[in-house]
Amino acid sequence: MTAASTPTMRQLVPILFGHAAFQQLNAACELGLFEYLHRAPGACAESVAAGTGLSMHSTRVLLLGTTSLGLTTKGPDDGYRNCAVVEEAFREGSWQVLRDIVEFQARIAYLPAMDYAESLRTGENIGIRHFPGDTQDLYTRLANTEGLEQLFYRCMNSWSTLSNPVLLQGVDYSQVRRVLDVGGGDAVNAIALASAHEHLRITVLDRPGALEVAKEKIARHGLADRIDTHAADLFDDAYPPGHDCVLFAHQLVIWTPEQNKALLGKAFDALDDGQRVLVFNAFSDDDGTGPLYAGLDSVYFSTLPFRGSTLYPWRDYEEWLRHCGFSEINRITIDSWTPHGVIEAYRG
Ligand SMILES: C[S@@+](CC[C@H](N)C(=O)[O-])C[C@H]1O[C@@H](n2cnc3c(N)ncnc32)[C@H](O)[C@@H]1O
Repeated sequence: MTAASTPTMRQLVPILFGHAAFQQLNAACELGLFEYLHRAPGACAESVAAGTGLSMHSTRVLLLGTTSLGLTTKGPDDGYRNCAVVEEAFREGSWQVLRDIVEFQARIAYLPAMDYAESLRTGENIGIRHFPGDTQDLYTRLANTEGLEQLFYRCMNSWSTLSNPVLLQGVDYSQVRRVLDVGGGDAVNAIALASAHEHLRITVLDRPGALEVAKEKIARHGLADRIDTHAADLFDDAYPPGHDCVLFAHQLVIWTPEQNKALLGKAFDALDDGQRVLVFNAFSDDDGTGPLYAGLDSVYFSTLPFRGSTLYPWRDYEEWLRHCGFSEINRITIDSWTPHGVIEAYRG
């Protein structure tokens, strides 16, 4: 459906140098180029050098890279400007979200991506070797490196903030009272849901390390009376009772089909008839041809979170949900550049 046309040799260039394209973007972020050009649009190369503290040589190399990629433009007056998308992010206040996402790719996803072929060959998330520890999933290793948990949740928060409008606006919550947010992380979606839908109460279930970050954020948003936390293992421990909606946000992309069926089965058991499960994450197309976002993000999922993590197609979730006894299964999407969506399904 979304398969790219066969590339010419010229079109192979950004693929061949994909690592370099990313590093141009990353360096421009790290070195403050975009912030500088936002403050001083139309600055000449000499001013950019003074503004970023780089030598003229380095400035020219960086501006060549970012301009050839279209991240910056050079006008007839030799002045440089940010591209429209970057300026729009500054204008609408989402620049920090983009910065965090670039940092996530640079500091978490990038080195492990080198292990992609080996991960495919072995069926194991080989890239996890870049994070100390002897557990098999990324999340339990985060606490072993000073500052990594904070970095991960700051960046994960930005991924969710970027993609959760479909969860906030696409779902009808009028019949929902209490949401159980399984693997809710730093409560990014719980806080957004509670803010957007004032009648909702939410419980964030996660590991104790994640909940430390969550509690602090919930308090900062003044939502401690409507958002609870519950430390538990999402596979091994019982789900706390009294919820009429179970949410898996960016959760079922981590685990194998067998584990996902087990988790959806637990959700089914925790709900009464007529109550609902929500699955929110990025999806790949049913025909396995795209979208490009899913095809490329698969490198992260294959190398890092867990053995077998991936952006499954919509139809896989539907099959698991039917297998667990759910019915009235709906796909919910909104117009967005990321392939995020929600599947909702009802018990009974
Ligand atoms: C990809 S993050 C998603 C966080 C959040 N739902 C979001 O959308 O931003 C996955 C979350 O699942 C949690 N998690 C992973 N394995 C878990 C387990 N066995 N028990 C409880 N939580 C777990 C992690 O701590 C992490 O917060």
